[in-house]
Amino acid sequence: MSSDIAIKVESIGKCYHIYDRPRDRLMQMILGRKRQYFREFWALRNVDFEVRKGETLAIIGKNGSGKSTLLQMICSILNPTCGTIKVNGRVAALLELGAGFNPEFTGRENVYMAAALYGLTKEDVDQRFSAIATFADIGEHIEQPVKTYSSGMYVRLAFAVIAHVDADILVVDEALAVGDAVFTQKCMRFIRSFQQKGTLLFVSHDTAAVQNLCEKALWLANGQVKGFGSSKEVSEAYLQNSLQEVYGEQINLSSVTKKSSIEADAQVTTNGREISRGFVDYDAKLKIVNNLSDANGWKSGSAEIIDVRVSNLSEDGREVFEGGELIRLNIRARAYTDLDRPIIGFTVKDRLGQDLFGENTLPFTAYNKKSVKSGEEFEGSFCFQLPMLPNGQYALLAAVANGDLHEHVQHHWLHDAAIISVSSSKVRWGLVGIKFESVKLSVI
Ligand SMILES: Nc1ncnc2c1ncn2[C@@H]1O[C@H](COP(=O)(O)OP(=O)(O)OP(=O)(O)O)[C@@H](O)[C@H]1O
Repeated sequence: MSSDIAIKVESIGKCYHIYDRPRDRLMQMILGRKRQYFREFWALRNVDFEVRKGETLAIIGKNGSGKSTLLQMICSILNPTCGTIKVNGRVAALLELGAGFNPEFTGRENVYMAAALYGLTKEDVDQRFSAIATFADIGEHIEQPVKTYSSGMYVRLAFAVIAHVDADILVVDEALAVGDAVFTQKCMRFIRSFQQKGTLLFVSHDTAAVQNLCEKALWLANGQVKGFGSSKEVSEAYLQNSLQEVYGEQINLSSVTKKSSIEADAQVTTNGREISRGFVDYDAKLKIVNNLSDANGWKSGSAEIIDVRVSNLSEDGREVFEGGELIRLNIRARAYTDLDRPIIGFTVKDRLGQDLFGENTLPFTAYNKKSVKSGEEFEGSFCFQLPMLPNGQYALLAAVANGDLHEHVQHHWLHDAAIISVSSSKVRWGLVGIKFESVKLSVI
């Protein structure tokens, strides 16, 4: 295996034998050579992929799709039925199934045992123990048997261990969700700093987190690879598929796939001119360009977004705006069937797919319900103060749905209905900026 590959998975499969009745298992043991008493169930089949050193790969898929099975095989907890997995480096894992702590032993004893499994000597752990205990932050409980721990305390200790074993490859699944917000933030900080040097496998159902954290994604469905590639594209396809499953056969979401706009590597086309990312030939801060003709997404055929327009309140036709300026965003749609509770909404996302802000018409129409007939056009109009954003590109997701808060169908969903390019911004860190009245340094 080439030295820059961290994990190489080739044609792996995992087959379980399912016995319908307990006695079948016994019969199999006794008469197994003559007859088969079980059914085969392939939890994973024909899975192939590789992860380069330093890459971050998300593994997504619905419950039972094979994610844990795959991770357990990468961590050598399970053996594949067929195929091979090669791993280059020390793997540390925080899996839902637990860190393998012995419930009868104290937290301290378990730290020593778990770290030893990762190849650390007692002296190594002596040196790191106080850092591990500080990270876990479970106080005196570290001297208590692990069986007395809450699930959050258990995860805190497990994560503290894997954060201190000099792993080359970190595997983290939804177990993290058990921790409270403060601890999750601490883990995320660790994961982000780990990403600078190590390889990360991250399992999540949260597609925004996946896009935020991972460059690539592997989508498993019924134990097989349904998608592998950029986390943005794979998680968007997964999201569409998940919605389609919720909607069933009555609504058919077809893909709207155009050339990628926000991810276009070097160039952005605006009004026929080409401008390089990071340098634009105008002075203003935010340029918002309609991208409807190139937008990706899906539609059911019952309604369609036909226009996305941004203007300042004096409607002077500008495309370029200042952070903090009041603007109006109009999203116009056409119905192809009668819609009794139409909703129009938008979200602005950064290039990692992270939601920055957004709104929809639903809360504002609760006491003034509108309906539209097939063939009619309708429009959502949002007047708001533009935030200040760091330099870069942002996508405005526009969507039209029908229903209410609890039950609605997304009829047209465009990930990048408009592209916002920000240049010469003074925002240097954070996701959004605010206008400072004044900043001073005084010597008192
Ligand atoms: N020991 C086992 N015997 C039989 N079937 C099993 C066994 N372990 C897992 N499975 C089955 O394998 C499939 C994949 O399970 P797995 O736990 O890998 O899914 P998952 O994607 O991690 O699900 P989740 O998101 O719910 O954690 C499931 O259908 C599960 O029922």
